[in-house]
Amino acid sequence: MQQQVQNIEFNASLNPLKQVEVTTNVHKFGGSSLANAACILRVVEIIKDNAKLNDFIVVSANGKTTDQLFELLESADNDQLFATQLKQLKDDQAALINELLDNNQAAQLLQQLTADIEFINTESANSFKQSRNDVLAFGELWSAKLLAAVLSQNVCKANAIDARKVLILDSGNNFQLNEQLSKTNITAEKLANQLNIFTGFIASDEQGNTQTLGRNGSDYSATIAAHLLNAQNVTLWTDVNGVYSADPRIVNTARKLFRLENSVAKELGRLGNPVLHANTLNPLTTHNIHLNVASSFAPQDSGTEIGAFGEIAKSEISVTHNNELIKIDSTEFDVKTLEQINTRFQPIYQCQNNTCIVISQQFADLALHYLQAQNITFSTLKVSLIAVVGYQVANRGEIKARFKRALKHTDIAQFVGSSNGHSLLAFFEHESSVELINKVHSQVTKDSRNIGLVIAGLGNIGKRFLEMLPQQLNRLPALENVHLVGLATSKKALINTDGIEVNQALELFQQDSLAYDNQLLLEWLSQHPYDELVLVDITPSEQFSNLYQAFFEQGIHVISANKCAGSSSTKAYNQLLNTQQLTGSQWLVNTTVGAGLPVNYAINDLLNSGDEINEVAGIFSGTLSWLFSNFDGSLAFSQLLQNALEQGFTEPDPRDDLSGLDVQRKLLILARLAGFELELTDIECQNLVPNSLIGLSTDEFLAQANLLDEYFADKLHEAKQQNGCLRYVARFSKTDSGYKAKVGLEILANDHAFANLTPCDNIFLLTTNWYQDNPLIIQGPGAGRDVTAGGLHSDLVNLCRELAVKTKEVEIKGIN
Ligand SMILES: Nc1ncnc2c1ncn2[C@@H]1O[C@H](COP(=O)(O)OP(=O)(O)O)[C@@H](O)[C@H]1O
Ligand SMILES: N[C@@H](CC(=O)OP(=O)(O)O)C(=O)O
Repeated sequence: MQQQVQNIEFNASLNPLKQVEVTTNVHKFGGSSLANAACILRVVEIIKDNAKLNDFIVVSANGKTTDQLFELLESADNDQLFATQLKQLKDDQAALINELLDNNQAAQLLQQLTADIEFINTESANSFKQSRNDVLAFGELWSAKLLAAVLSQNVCKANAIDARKVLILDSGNNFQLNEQLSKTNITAEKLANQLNIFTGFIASDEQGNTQTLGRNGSDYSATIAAHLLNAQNVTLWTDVNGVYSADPRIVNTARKLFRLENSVAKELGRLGNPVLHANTLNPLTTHNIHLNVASSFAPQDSGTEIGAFGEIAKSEISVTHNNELIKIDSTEFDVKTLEQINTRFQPIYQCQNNTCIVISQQFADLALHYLQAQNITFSTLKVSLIAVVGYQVANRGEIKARFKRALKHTDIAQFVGSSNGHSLLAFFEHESSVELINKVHSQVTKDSRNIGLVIAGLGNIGKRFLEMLPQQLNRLPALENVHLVGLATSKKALINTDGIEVNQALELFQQDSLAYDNQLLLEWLSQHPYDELVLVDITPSEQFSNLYQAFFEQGIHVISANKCAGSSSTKAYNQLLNTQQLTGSQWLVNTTVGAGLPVNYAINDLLNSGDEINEVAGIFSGTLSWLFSNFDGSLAFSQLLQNALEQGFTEPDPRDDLSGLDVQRKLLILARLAGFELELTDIECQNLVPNSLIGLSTDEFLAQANLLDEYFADKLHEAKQQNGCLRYVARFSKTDSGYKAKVGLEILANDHAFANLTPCDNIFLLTTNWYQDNPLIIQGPGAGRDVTAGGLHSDLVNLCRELAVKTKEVEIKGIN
C-alpha cells in the first residue's frame, strides 16, 4: 500500500492499481509558483493533493531571487548599490521565513540566511571571481530549505537535498552528467518515507565546484532526477496552465496547446522559451516518462502533455521570441571551435558558411572568453528572434508564406529555417515589438485550432454520415481543422486522440472498438485534448441523450438527430439550455425535424430577425405521409402498411409511426424553438393504433394488422364523400390564452397544400407576423439516408464556421 503521510490524506486514485504503485513522481515548482508566502502555501496544497511519500519535489529559487543574485554579481563594483540590493535580498528572504514558519523553525533558517548573506558580502570584495555559481546557488538552496521546513511543520517529514551533492557534471567531458555517480548519489541522499525537496538549477563538477544548468535550468534538474529515479511522471508546475501558441503574457489570443510533440517542445526550449528549459527533454528519451506542464495557480486545469503524438498534435504551430541573444561573427571559426561552441553554448543558429553563430546572452561571457583563449578574432552584436515553431514547419510552404507576410515592412536582418526543420527564424538587430509578435502569431495561427469529432450511432444514417465524411473534410475549408477522434455505438466505442483515419473508420471500429459505459465515455471526453469537441448524436437513444447535460457542462458541442433531449420535460430541456449558454456549448438540432429541410433554421432566423411565430402546421412524418398519400382504397390499409414496411419506409415496428409520438415530439421541438414553453403531454395526440393492438409483440401486431382496416376504410370513405383526403397533420397555434397544439388524422380538401405531396415528403407551414396572409412553406423529403446525413453535415459545417471565429482572450490565474 502507498504510505499515508501523517496529518493529511493523500488523494486515493479511483484506479485501485494506482494505490499500490511504488513508482516515484517528480513535481517541479518554478520560481513563479513560489514567489510569495501565499504561493508557497498553494504549493503545499498541491503537494497534498498530488504527491505521495517518496516523491521528489524539485524547486527553483523563490520568485525573482535568481535575477536579484545576478544583479548583485553585476553591482559588486558599486558599493552603495550593492549594499541596497543585498539588504533587499535579505529582507525578502527573511520575510518569507517569518511569514511561513513558527519561531523555532524560523530562527534556524534566519541564522543560515545571515551566514549566507555574509558570505556574499565577503565575496563581493574580490568581485566574485571564484564564487559566482556559489552565489547563484543560494536561490535554490533557500527555497528548498524553506519548503522542506514548511512541509515538515504542517504536513509531513521533508528532506531538503542540495543537488550539488547529487548531480555531478564531468568537466573533462563538456560538463555532461556523470550518470552513474549521480545515480549512486541520489540513492544515498534521498530519505525514505519522506518528501524529498531537491534544489533545481544547480549541480557540481567532480572537483566539487558549483555549476549551474543555465537559466530556467530547474526543468532540466527535474527530468534528470526523474531519469535517475526511474520516475513515471514529471509535472512542471508553473504560473501558466500549459504551453501556449505564444507567450500568453503578451499575446492574449494565444491558444493552449493541449499536446506538444516532443521534438517541438525541444525546439521551443532550444530557442530559449522560458516555459521549458532547452535540455528538459533530453533525459526523457531513454525510458517512458510522462511530462506535463500545469499551473500551480489553477491545479485543476488540464495542462499540456508533452510526448510522442500523431498527426493532430504535429500540426500545431506556435510562436516564440527571445530578446536576449548575441550574434558572433568571425571568419576564423574552424571545425573544432564550432564543435566546442555547439556542445558548450548551445547555439540557436549557425550560418551555413560557418561565419556566424547566435547564442543566448547567458553564455556570452563564457563563449567570448573561450574564443579569446583560442585567439579568434570576432565581432558581436545583440540580436533578437521571433520564431515560428512546429513539427517540420520549415517545410510547410503556407506557414512560411504567412510568416513572411507578417514580416513585410519590418527591418528583418535574417530569415532562415532551423537545421532540424522544426522552426522558422527571423532575426532582428533590435528588440522585437509586442505588436510584431502578435501580428506574426495571428498570421501563422489564423485558423489553427483542433476540432475533435465524435460520432455516436452507426446505424443507417450514422454510416452514411461517416461515408460522406472523407469527401466533406477534403473539399470544405470550414472543416479543415476537424479530426474524427471517436466512434460509438450503444455498446462499443473507439476513441483515438491521435485521430481515426476517416477512410477506414468503420474497419478500425470493427477491429479496435472496446466495450464502454457512460462513465468511461464521460471520463474520456472530460479530458479531450482539443480546442473544441463536437459530438454528433445519430442514435435514437433516450439514455444517450441523458448525457447531454454532462456534455454541455464540459463545453462539448452537440449536433442531434436524436429527438429525445429536444422533446424531454420542460425542466430537463431548460436545464440543458441554461447549461449550454453558461458554458458556450452549441446545440444544433436541424435534423430532428424534417431531416435536412431547413425548418429549424427558418424558425430561428425569423425569431432572430424580429419576427414572431404564430402558427406551425404540417405533415412531419415521412412514413405517415407515404401511407396516406398512397391510401386510395385499392389496397387494405394493413396491406399498404406491409408494403411500406417491406420497402423500409416505416420503423421496424410500424406502431412507432402510427402512435403519433414521433410527430408529437417534432411538433414539441418546433414549438419550443418558436419560443413557447410546453410539455409533450400538452400536445393532444391521436394514436392510430387501437388499444387492442398496443400490448402485442411486433410479430403479433403485424399478424393482426387487418384489425386496422375497418377504421381506415371508414375514414377514407368519409373523406371521399367530402371530396377530400386523409392526412396525419401536426398543428400548433398561438391563441389569446396561450396556444393550441395537436397531432392527428384530418380530412383535407383535395387541393389543400398538405394534400399534394410526393409520397414521403414533409411540409411545414409557418404563419408569422411577416408571413401572415401567405404563410411560409417549406416542403421536401423529410426522411432518407442522404438528406438526413446531409443535414447533419450542414449542421457540422455551420457549427465549425461559428467556432472558427470564436476568439477567446487568454485568462490565466497567476499571470494576469
Ligand atoms: N508559449 C508559451 N506558453 C506558456 N508560457 C510561455 C510561453 N512563452 C513564454 N511563456 C512564459 O513563460 C512563463 C513561465 O516560465 P517561468 O516564468 O520561467 O516559469 P517558472 O517560474 O515556473 O519556471 C509564463 O508566465 C509565460 O509568460
Ligand atoms: N532560478 C533559476 C532556475 C529556474 O529554473 O528558474 P524557473 O524555474 O523559475 O524558471 C532561474 O531563474 O533561471
